[in-house]
Amino acid sequence: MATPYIAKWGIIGAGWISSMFVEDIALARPDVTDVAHAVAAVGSRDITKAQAFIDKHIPNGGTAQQAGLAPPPVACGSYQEVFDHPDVDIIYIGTLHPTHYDDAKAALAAGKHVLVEKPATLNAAEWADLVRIATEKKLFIMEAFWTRFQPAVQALWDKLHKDKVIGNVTAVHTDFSVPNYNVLPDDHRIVGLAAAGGPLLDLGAYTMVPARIALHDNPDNKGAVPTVTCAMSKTRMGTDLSTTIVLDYPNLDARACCNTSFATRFPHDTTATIIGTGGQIIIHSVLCRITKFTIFRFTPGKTREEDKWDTPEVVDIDFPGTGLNLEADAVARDIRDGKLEDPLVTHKYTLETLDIFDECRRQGKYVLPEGMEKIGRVGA
Ligand SMILES: NC(=O)C1=CN([C@@H]2O[C@H](COP(=O)(O)OP(=O)(O)OC[C@H]3O[C@@H](n4cnc5c(N)ncnc54)[C@H](OP(=O)(O)O)[C@@H]3O)[C@@H](O)[C@H]2O)C=CC1
Ligand SMILES: O=C1OC[C@@H](O)[C@H](O)[C@H]1O
Repeated sequence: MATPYIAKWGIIGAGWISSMFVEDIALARPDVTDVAHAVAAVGSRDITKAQAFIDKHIPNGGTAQQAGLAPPPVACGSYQEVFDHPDVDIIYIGTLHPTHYDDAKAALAAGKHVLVEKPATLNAAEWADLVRIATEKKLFIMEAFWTRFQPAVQALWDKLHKDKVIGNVTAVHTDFSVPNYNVLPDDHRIVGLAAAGGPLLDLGAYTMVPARIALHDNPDNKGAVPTVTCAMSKTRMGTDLSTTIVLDYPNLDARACCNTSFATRFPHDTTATIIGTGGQIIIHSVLCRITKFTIFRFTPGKTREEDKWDTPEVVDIDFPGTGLNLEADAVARDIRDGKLEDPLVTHKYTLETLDIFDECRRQGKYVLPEGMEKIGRVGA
């Protein structure tokens, strides 16, 4: 068997999502033979935390280390040590939203490729600057938007646009809400202003996935950006509490209504509805990890009221682990192939997401503390 390409990761921020990421890239998957993953270094502001993270989450390293193809992970007491580590090719940034821009910039300055957690940056201008730097330095950069790599998401695109199972899409309704407010402490990163909290920046991109697949990336949309209308309510900390993003696609005469809130829970078993001229699709899974949807076709010749919709088609495609390994595999292949951006989560994909967030924050008057955004200040 040919030797796999080995992605040599440096992890910064020994927190929750970093632990999910390393556990996923340590998971044995016999079907993946072309790439393997090594966690070369883990960096924390506290070296004992970095070592404890390794011991707990990746005692045997990533798949490449388990196969004896790379040395074991090392613990570092600063992020800069990870950026400078000679065995590291790509930095995974698992720090809080407000430092994504600075951390990514420092990684690029050290000549490393970058995979940065969502939201990639606090605003579109910061992201455009990172893309400029990466492009100049011929380095890869991508937002860690793992949902886009899930097989059911690709299947959804195929059903909608190749097979046209529900005809022309006319509307999308989505919800990703978690009752975090008054449950987590006010200064928690999820809700607090110091970490640019609130559901828009935390969950907003997920709520837009069905809209992006059904409308934005619909070939008939011809790449047009939607008009954005936002309704936002606030927490006592000044972050958003509930945000509804309405996206209108004039080329399709279609609208998406994407809701996210920390005041309530998303509806059980229906997280998104995609409505077309010939039927409807219901997505059942939480919108960050999409595995299951049902297609209901209208019966030709029957009215909506007469139609029993009794032949639904269920698409159910699960995958091992959380699924962060799917994005890690894609990144490894991209870097192996000399690409500077991923074909699914492109630089433009992230820029368009951040443009929408910026517009929502302007309309909702969600202003971040002075100095937090390193370039520009949205809504000020
Ligand atoms: N893709 C996905 O599904 C998910 C993505 N995320 C994204 O990942 C990022 C991190 O979220 P999460 O892992 O939940 O957060 P955590 O609080 O668990 O971890 C964040 C890490 O950031 C580092 N850090 C650096 N400066 C600070 C600071 N001043 N205060 C606190 N921590 C600091 C810490 O690492 P150390 O102490 O080791 O230096 C900490 O462990 C967020 O931007 C979030 O949007 C989060 C969850 C899921
Ligand atoms: O990205 C995320 O996905 C899962 C959520 O629970 C978490 O808050 C968020 O950061």
